[in-house]
Amino acid sequence: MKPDALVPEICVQHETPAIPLVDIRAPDVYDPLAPAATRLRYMVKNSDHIIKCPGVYDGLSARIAIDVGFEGMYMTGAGTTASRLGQADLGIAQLHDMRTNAEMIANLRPDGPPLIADMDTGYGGPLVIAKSLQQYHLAGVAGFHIEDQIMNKRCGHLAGKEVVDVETYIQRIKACIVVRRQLRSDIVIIARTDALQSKGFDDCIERLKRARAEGADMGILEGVKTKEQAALAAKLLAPWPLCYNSVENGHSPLITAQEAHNMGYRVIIYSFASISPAYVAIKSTFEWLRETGMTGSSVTPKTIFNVCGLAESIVIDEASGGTAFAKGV
Ligand SMILES: C[C@](O)(C(=O)O)[C@H](CC(=O)O)C(=O)O
Repeated sequence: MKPDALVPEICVQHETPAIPLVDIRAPDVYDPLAPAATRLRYMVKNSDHIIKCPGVYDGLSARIAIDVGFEGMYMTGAGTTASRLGQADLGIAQLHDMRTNAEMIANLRPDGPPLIADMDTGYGGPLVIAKSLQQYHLAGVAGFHIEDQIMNKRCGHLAGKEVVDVETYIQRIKACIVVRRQLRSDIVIIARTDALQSKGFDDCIERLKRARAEGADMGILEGVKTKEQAALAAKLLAPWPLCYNSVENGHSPLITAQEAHNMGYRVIIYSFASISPAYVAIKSTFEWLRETGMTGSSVTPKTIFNVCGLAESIVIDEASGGTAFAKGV
Protein backbone atom coordinates (compact mmCIF):
# COMPACT_ATOMS: atom_id res chain seq x y z
CA MET A 1 0.00 0.00 0.00
CA LYS A 2 1.34 3.38 -0.91
CA PRO A 3 2.07 5.33 2.27
CA ASP A 4 -0.10 8.25 1.29
CA ALA A 5 -3.11 5.98 0.98
CA LEU A 6 -3.02 5.88 4.77
CA VAL A 7 -3.42 9.60 5.02
CA PRO A 8 -7.07 10.40 5.51
CA GLU A 9 -8.49 12.75 2.96
CA ILE A 10 -8.76 16.15 4.43
CA CYS A 11 -11.00 18.67 2.86
CA VAL A 12 -9.20 21.96 3.43
CA GLN A 13 -11.63 24.81 3.76
CA HIS A 14 -9.81 28.02 2.84
CA GLU A 15 -11.28 30.91 4.74
CA THR A 16 -11.98 33.54 2.16
CA PRO A 17 -13.70 36.49 3.78
CA ALA A 18 -17.07 37.06 2.16
CA ILE A 19 -16.97 40.15 -0.02
CA PRO A 20 -19.47 42.44 1.61
CA LEU A 21 -22.08 44.00 -0.58
CA VAL A 22 -21.17 47.50 -1.57
CA ASP A 23 -23.64 50.22 -2.34
CA ILE A 24 -21.92 52.71 -4.63
CA ARG A 25 -22.77 53.79 -8.17
CA ALA A 26 -20.10 52.30 -10.44
CA PRO A 27 -19.68 51.02 -13.99
CA ASP A 28 -19.99 47.25 -14.55
CA VAL A 29 -16.89 47.04 -16.67
CA TYR A 30 -13.44 48.37 -15.82
CA ASP A 31 -12.14 50.90 -18.33
CA PRO A 32 -8.47 51.71 -17.74
CA LEU A 33 -8.87 54.90 -19.77
CA ALA A 34 -11.83 56.19 -17.76
CA PRO A 35 -11.34 59.22 -15.48
CA ALA A 36 -9.72 58.39 -12.15
CA ALA A 37 -13.01 59.03 -10.30
CA THR A 38 -14.83 56.45 -12.41
CA ARG A 39 -12.03 53.94 -11.92
CA LEU A 40 -12.10 54.53 -8.17
CA ARG A 41 -15.83 53.81 -8.11
CA TYR A 42 -15.30 50.58 -9.97
CA MET A 43 -12.52 49.56 -7.58
CA VAL A 44 -14.54 50.33 -4.46
CA LYS A 45 -17.45 48.30 -5.73
CA ASN A 46 -15.64 45.33 -7.25
CA SER A 47 -12.29 44.79 -5.51
CA ASP A 48 -12.03 41.61 -3.47
CA HIS A 49 -9.58 43.37 -1.17
CA ILE A 50 -9.34 46.70 0.60
CA ILE A 51 -7.80 49.53 -1.43
CA LYS A 52 -4.65 50.71 0.32
CA CYS A 53 -3.87 54.39 -0.17
CA PRO A 54 -0.62 55.69 1.30
CA GLY A 55 -0.66 59.32 2.37
CA VAL A 56 1.37 61.47 0.00
CA TYR A 57 2.10 65.15 0.46
CA ASP A 58 4.21 66.24 -2.51
CA GLY A 59 5.42 65.19 -5.93
CA LEU A 60 8.21 62.93 -4.73
CA SER A 61 6.16 61.00 -2.18
CA ALA A 62 3.43 60.56 -4.83
CA ARG A 63 5.97 59.39 -7.40
CA ILE A 64 7.29 56.83 -4.93
CA ALA A 65 3.75 55.56 -4.23
CA ILE A 66 3.18 55.15 -7.97
CA ASP A 67 6.57 53.48 -8.42
CA VAL A 68 5.92 50.99 -5.62
CA GLY A 69 2.65 50.07 -7.28
CA PHE A 70 -0.18 51.22 -5.03
CA GLU A 71 -3.61 51.13 -6.60
CA GLY A 72 -4.71 54.34 -4.90
CA MET A 73 -3.17 57.37 -3.17
CA TYR A 74 -4.33 59.76 -0.49
CA MET A 75 -3.33 63.42 -0.36
CA THR A 76 -3.07 64.26 3.29
CA GLY A 77 -4.12 67.74 4.38
CA ALA A 78 -1.85 67.51 7.41
CA GLY A 79 1.10 66.64 5.15
CA THR A 80 0.19 69.28 2.58
CA THR A 81 -0.04 71.92 5.30
CA ALA A 82 3.28 70.85 6.80
CA SER A 83 5.17 70.61 3.53
CA ARG A 84 3.73 73.54 1.59
CA LEU A 85 3.15 75.97 4.43
CA GLY A 86 5.36 74.67 7.23
CA GLN A 87 2.35 74.80 9.54
CA ALA A 88 0.45 72.40 11.78
CA ASP A 89 -2.86 70.83 10.72
CA LEU A 90 -5.04 73.59 12.18
CA GLY A 91 -7.16 74.67 9.24
CA ILE A 92 -4.44 76.94 7.86
CA ALA A 93 -4.29 75.41 4.37
CA GLN A 94 -7.02 76.77 2.14
CA LEU A 95 -8.58 75.71 -1.14
CA HIS A 96 -5.76 77.16 -3.25
CA ASP A 97 -3.03 75.30 -1.34
CA MET A 98 -4.93 72.03 -1.39
CA ARG A 99 -6.12 72.22 -4.98
CA THR A 100 -2.73 73.10 -6.46
CA ASN A 101 -1.05 70.25 -4.59
CA ALA A 102 -3.80 67.79 -5.53
CA GLU A 103 -3.74 68.84 -9.18
CA MET A 104 0.01 68.31 -9.45
CA ILE A 105 -0.19 64.90 -7.77
CA ALA A 106 -3.25 63.69 -9.68
CA ASN A 107 -1.65 64.55 -13.01
CA LEU A 108 1.73 62.93 -12.53
CA ARG A 109 0.16 59.85 -14.09
CA PRO A 110 -3.43 60.57 -15.12
CA ASP A 111 -3.85 56.84 -15.90
CA GLY A 112 -2.24 55.92 -12.59
CA PRO A 113 -3.63 55.28 -9.12
CA PRO A 114 -6.72 57.39 -8.38
CA LEU A 115 -6.10 60.15 -5.84
CA ILE A 116 -8.35 60.67 -2.83
CA ALA A 117 -7.73 64.15 -1.39
CA ASP A 118 -8.53 65.79 1.89
CA MET A 119 -11.05 68.65 1.56
CA ASP A 120 -11.24 69.43 5.28
CA THR A 121 -14.41 71.45 5.93
CA GLY A 122 -14.85 72.46 2.29
CA TYR A 123 -13.30 75.84 3.21
CA GLY A 124 -16.53 77.85 3.56
CA GLY A 125 -20.29 77.84 3.13
CA PRO A 126 -22.16 76.05 0.33
CA LEU A 127 -20.92 78.41 -2.39
CA VAL A 128 -17.28 77.95 -1.47
CA ILE A 129 -17.82 74.20 -1.16
CA ALA A 130 -19.29 74.25 -4.67
CA LYS A 131 -16.11 75.91 -5.88
CA SER A 132 -13.95 73.43 -3.98
CA LEU A 133 -15.69 70.47 -5.55
CA GLN A 134 -15.51 71.99 -9.01
CA GLN A 135 -11.79 72.66 -8.61
CA TYR A 136 -11.03 69.19 -7.30
CA HIS A 137 -13.02 67.71 -10.18
CA LEU A 138 -11.14 69.79 -12.77
CA ALA A 139 -7.86 68.93 -11.06
CA GLY A 140 -8.46 65.22 -11.71
CA VAL A 141 -9.04 64.27 -8.08
CA ALA A 142 -10.91 60.95 -7.89
CA GLY A 143 -12.48 61.36 -4.46
CA PHE A 144 -12.33 63.58 -1.40
CA HIS A 145 -13.52 63.69 2.18
CA ILE A 146 -15.41 66.58 3.71
CA GLU A 147 -16.02 66.79 7.43
CA ASP A 148 -18.17 68.40 10.11
CA GLN A 149 -15.52 70.25 12.11
CA ILE A 150 -15.91 73.98 12.61
CA MET A 151 -13.96 76.17 10.20
CA ASN A 152 -11.12 76.58 12.71
CA LYS A 153 -10.56 72.87 12.47
CA ARG A 154 -7.68 70.77 13.68
CA CYS A 155 -6.24 67.34 12.93
CA GLY A 156 -8.77 64.62 13.74
CA HIS A 157 -6.32 63.02 16.14
CA LEU A 158 -5.93 66.05 18.43
CA ALA A 159 -8.02 66.84 21.50
CA GLY A 160 -10.49 69.70 21.70
CA LYS A 161 -12.22 69.30 18.33
CA GLU A 162 -15.53 71.09 17.79
CA VAL A 163 -18.14 70.21 15.21
CA VAL A 164 -20.93 72.13 13.51
CA ASP A 165 -24.55 71.10 14.09
CA VAL A 166 -26.01 68.34 11.95
CA GLU A 167 -27.96 70.66 9.66
CA THR A 168 -24.87 72.68 8.79
CA TYR A 169 -22.99 69.46 8.12
CA ILE A 170 -25.75 68.18 5.88
CA GLN A 171 -25.75 71.49 4.03
CA ARG A 172 -22.08 70.86 3.23
CA ILE A 173 -22.90 67.40 1.90
CA LYS A 174 -25.87 68.67 -0.11
CA ALA A 175 -23.71 71.34 -1.73
CA CYS A 176 -21.36 68.57 -2.89
CA ILE A 177 -24.17 66.44 -4.27
CA VAL A 178 -25.78 69.32 -6.19
CA VAL A 179 -22.53 70.43 -7.78
CA ARG A 180 -21.36 66.93 -8.61
CA ARG A 181 -24.64 66.41 -10.44
CA GLN A 182 -24.31 69.75 -12.29
CA LEU A 183 -20.80 68.83 -13.40
CA ARG A 184 -21.81 65.27 -14.33
CA SER A 185 -18.78 64.26 -12.35
CA ASP A 186 -18.01 60.82 -10.92
CA ILE A 187 -15.94 62.28 -8.10
CA VAL A 188 -16.40 60.15 -4.99
CA ILE A 189 -17.83 62.12 -2.07
CA ILE A 190 -16.69 60.77 1.28
CA ALA A 191 -18.59 62.17 4.25
CA ARG A 192 -16.40 62.30 7.35
CA THR A 193 -17.57 62.98 10.87
CA ASP A 194 -15.33 64.19 13.69
CA ALA A 195 -18.17 64.20 16.21
CA LEU A 196 -17.02 61.19 18.24
CA GLN A 197 -15.07 63.22 20.81
CA SER A 198 -17.79 65.74 21.60
CA LYS A 199 -21.07 63.99 20.70
CA GLY A 200 -20.45 60.26 20.97
CA PHE A 201 -20.76 57.21 18.76
CA ASP A 202 -24.54 57.19 18.19
CA ASP A 203 -24.51 60.80 17.05
CA CYS A 204 -21.76 59.96 14.55
CA ILE A 205 -23.77 57.09 13.11
CA GLU A 206 -26.78 59.38 12.76
CA ARG A 207 -24.67 62.01 11.01
CA LEU A 208 -23.24 59.46 8.60
CA LYS A 209 -26.69 57.99 7.92
CA ARG A 210 -27.97 61.47 7.06
CA ALA A 211 -24.98 62.05 4.76
CA ARG A 212 -25.62 58.68 3.11
CA ALA A 213 -29.29 59.52 2.60
CA GLU A 214 -28.27 62.73 0.83
CA GLY A 215 -26.17 60.76 -1.63
CA ALA A 216 -22.64 60.74 -0.19
CA ASP A 217 -20.79 57.76 -1.64
CA MET A 218 -18.72 56.68 1.34
CA GLY A 219 -18.13 57.56 4.98
CA ILE A 220 -15.33 58.02 7.51
CA LEU A 221 -15.84 57.84 11.24
CA GLU A 222 -12.78 59.77 12.33
CA GLY A 223 -10.76 58.89 15.40
CA VAL A 224 -12.48 55.65 16.45
CA LYS A 225 -11.35 54.60 19.89
CA THR A 226 -11.52 50.80 19.65
CA LYS A 227 -11.58 48.03 17.08
CA GLU A 228 -15.10 47.18 18.26
CA GLN A 229 -16.24 50.71 17.45
CA ALA A 230 -14.65 50.50 14.00
CA ALA A 231 -16.34 47.17 13.32
CA LEU A 232 -19.72 48.31 14.64
CA ALA A 233 -19.71 51.44 12.48
CA ALA A 234 -19.09 49.35 9.34
CA LYS A 235 -21.86 46.95 10.35
CA LEU A 236 -24.42 49.65 11.15
CA LEU A 237 -23.77 51.50 7.91
CA ALA A 238 -23.43 48.52 5.55
CA PRO A 239 -23.68 48.17 2.60
CA TRP A 240 -22.50 51.78 2.44
CA PRO A 241 -18.74 51.59 1.90
CA LEU A 242 -16.52 53.05 4.62
CA CYS A 243 -12.96 54.28 4.53
CA TYR A 244 -10.63 53.73 7.49
CA ASN A 245 -8.17 56.50 8.37
CA SER A 246 -5.14 54.74 9.77
CA VAL A 247 -3.09 57.24 11.76
CA GLU A 248 -0.40 55.30 13.54
CA ASN A 249 0.36 56.82 16.95
CA GLY A 250 -2.87 58.83 16.73
CA HIS A 251 -6.11 58.36 18.68
CA SER A 252 -7.26 55.15 16.98
CA PRO A 253 -6.19 51.54 17.48
CA LEU A 254 -3.88 49.99 14.95
CA ILE A 255 -5.99 48.02 12.52
CA THR A 256 -4.36 46.05 9.73
CA ALA A 257 -5.64 46.32 6.21
CA GLN A 258 -6.92 42.74 6.40
CA GLU A 259 -8.74 43.41 9.67
CA ALA A 260 -10.33 46.53 8.24
CA HIS A 261 -11.38 44.57 5.17
CA ASN A 262 -12.89 41.82 7.26
CA MET A 263 -14.87 44.47 9.15
CA GLY A 264 -16.28 45.64 5.81
CA TYR A 265 -14.08 48.67 5.09
CA ARG A 266 -13.32 49.16 1.38
CA VAL A 267 -10.57 51.77 1.45
CA ILE A 268 -7.83 52.43 3.98
CA ILE A 269 -5.80 55.63 3.98
CA TYR A 270 -2.49 55.92 5.81
CA SER A 271 -2.27 59.67 6.36
CA PHE A 272 1.24 59.78 7.78
CA ALA A 273 2.76 56.98 5.68
CA SER A 274 5.22 59.26 3.93
CA ILE A 275 5.54 62.35 6.06
CA SER A 276 6.52 60.48 9.24
CA PRO A 277 9.38 58.49 7.68
CA ALA A 278 10.45 61.61 5.77
CA TYR A 279 10.64 63.50 9.06
CA VAL A 280 12.75 60.79 10.68
CA ALA A 281 15.08 60.42 7.70
CA ILE A 282 15.57 64.14 7.11
CA LYS A 283 16.11 64.88 10.79
CA SER A 284 18.70 62.18 11.34
CA THR A 285 20.49 63.07 8.10
CA PHE A 286 20.59 66.75 9.05
CA GLU A 287 21.92 65.92 12.50
CA TRP A 288 24.60 63.75 10.94
CA LEU A 289 25.39 66.50 8.44
CA ARG A 290 25.72 69.12 11.16
CA GLU A 291 28.15 66.87 13.01
CA THR A 292 30.23 65.48 10.17
CA GLY A 293 29.79 67.84 7.25
CA MET A 294 28.55 64.89 5.14
CA THR A 295 25.06 63.60 4.52
CA GLY A 296 26.10 59.95 4.45
CA SER A 297 23.54 59.29 1.72
CA SER A 298 24.06 56.56 -0.85
CA VAL A 299 21.27 57.66 -3.17
CA THR A 300 22.39 58.97 -6.55
CA PRO A 301 20.70 62.03 -8.04
CA LYS A 302 19.60 59.83 -10.94
CA THR A 303 17.71 57.52 -8.60
CA ILE A 304 15.48 60.43 -7.64
CA PHE A 305 15.15 61.62 -11.24
CA ASN A 306 14.28 58.12 -12.42
CA VAL A 307 11.44 57.94 -9.91
CA CYS A 308 10.36 61.39 -11.06
CA GLY A 309 9.85 60.40 -14.69
CA LEU A 310 13.29 60.84 -16.30
CA ALA A 311 12.59 58.01 -18.76
CA GLU A 312 9.21 59.50 -19.72
CA SER A 313 10.86 62.85 -20.42
CA ILE A 314 13.47 61.21 -22.64
CA VAL A 315 10.74 59.44 -24.61
CA ILE A 316 8.92 62.73 -25.18
CA ASP A 317 12.07 64.49 -26.31
CA GLU A 318 13.04 61.71 -28.72
CA ALA A 319 9.53 61.34 -30.08
CA SER A 320 9.50 65.09 -30.79
CA GLY A 321 12.76 64.82 -32.75
CA GLY A 322 14.79 66.34 -29.94
CA THR A 323 18.40 65.40 -29.24
CA ALA A 324 18.68 66.62 -25.68
CA PHE A 325 19.56 63.16 -24.40
CA ALA A 326 21.41 61.79 -27.45
CA LYS A 327 24.74 62.02 -25.62
CA GLY A 328 23.40 60.25 -22.57
CA VAL A 329 22.14 61.60 -19.29
C1 LIG B 1 -6.55 62.51 7.57
C2 LIG B 1 -6.11 63.86 7.90
O1 LIG B 1 -7.16 64.74 7.65
C3 LIG B 1 -4.94 64.26 7.02
O2 LIG B 1 -4.82 65.46 6.79
O3 LIG B 1 -4.15 63.43 6.63
C4 LIG B 1 -5.64 64.03 9.32
C5 LIG B 1 -4.49 63.19 9.68
C6 LIG B 1 -3.89 63.67 10.98
O4 LIG B 1 -3.52 64.86 11.05
O5 LIG B 1 -3.72 62.87 11.90
C7 LIG B 1 -6.79 63.80 10.27
O6 LIG B 1 -7.01 62.65 10.65
O7 LIG B 1 -7.44 64.80 10.60
